[in-house]
Amino acid sequence: MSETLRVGTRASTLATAQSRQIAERLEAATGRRTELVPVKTEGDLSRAPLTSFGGQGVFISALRDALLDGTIDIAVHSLKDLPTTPDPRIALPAIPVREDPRDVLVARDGLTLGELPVGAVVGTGSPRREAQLNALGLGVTVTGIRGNVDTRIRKVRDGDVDGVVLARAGMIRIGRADEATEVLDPLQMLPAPGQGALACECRADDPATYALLHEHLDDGATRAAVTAERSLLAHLEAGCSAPVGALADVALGDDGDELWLRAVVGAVSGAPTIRMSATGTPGDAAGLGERLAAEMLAEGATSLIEEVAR
Ligand SMILES: NCc1[nH]cc(CCC(=O)O)c1CC(=O)O
Repeated sequence: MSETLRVGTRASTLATAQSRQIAERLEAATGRRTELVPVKTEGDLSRAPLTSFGGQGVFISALRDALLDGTIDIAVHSLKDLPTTPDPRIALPAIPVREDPRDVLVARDGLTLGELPVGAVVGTGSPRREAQLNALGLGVTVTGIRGNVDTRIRKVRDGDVDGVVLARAGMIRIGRADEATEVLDPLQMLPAPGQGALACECRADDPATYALLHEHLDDGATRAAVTAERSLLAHLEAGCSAPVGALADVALGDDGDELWLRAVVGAVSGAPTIRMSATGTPGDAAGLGERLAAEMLAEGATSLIEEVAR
């Protein structure tokens, strides 16, 4: 661990904003100096649909390489972009308190989903969002778009599409949350597993940085919730571009803390979606995700996931 903590970040507005927020919290909590180090990733350089090139992990590997070659000490990722298979050389010491996990609609003229006319065009590159939008039966047409948050909002302002669906957390982090025209209820639109949470990584052989991040930034309830969501995703054998939504919450039950996990496996073909939930305990978050995945597989989730598999 060097004197100044070097925090690696992707170059986008959102990635820079969330890495800066982590760096500031670390400085405030530890008195250590931090420095932001921008790292280019394949996902930033290509404009092709994410699903066309490896999808999972394209935003992650460049930052991990920078960790491993010693260019940076800490990597900050959006947790929902993190592959569910761990890399043994990389540790995950902190999952900080989660931001709002819900998706939002940004539409022209202040419209909500229900107010969009039949035939309205909604832009998203996410099979999860596409499947859930179709399942609502509103008669809107989904068109594939990608690009960073700013680019996608601009497509609404330019009139290219009537609306886009985005993560609320991203909009909050870049200071644009008030541009959402509707916050989507998880009953209509379950977020991606891990959405709204950040992952702070360090090298597995750097115990000093591990201890610092874990002590000052890790949040147990957030870690339990996203562990259940990601365990479900892993046991469905689905990647981050699969039509899978999941959201877990820790709540106080009669016998202490309970973990409640809701999930959806959608279909881009128009086949019915599978929506289920289960409860467990924060201490067995991974087991809860595994159990719910098994129930969804028994209901036929595999064929829906394979629709969009590459
Ligand atoms: N897929 C890209 C991505 N990764 C994380 C976020 C938003 C922030 C978050 O979920 O933590 C976004 C943008 C979006 O989906 O709107």
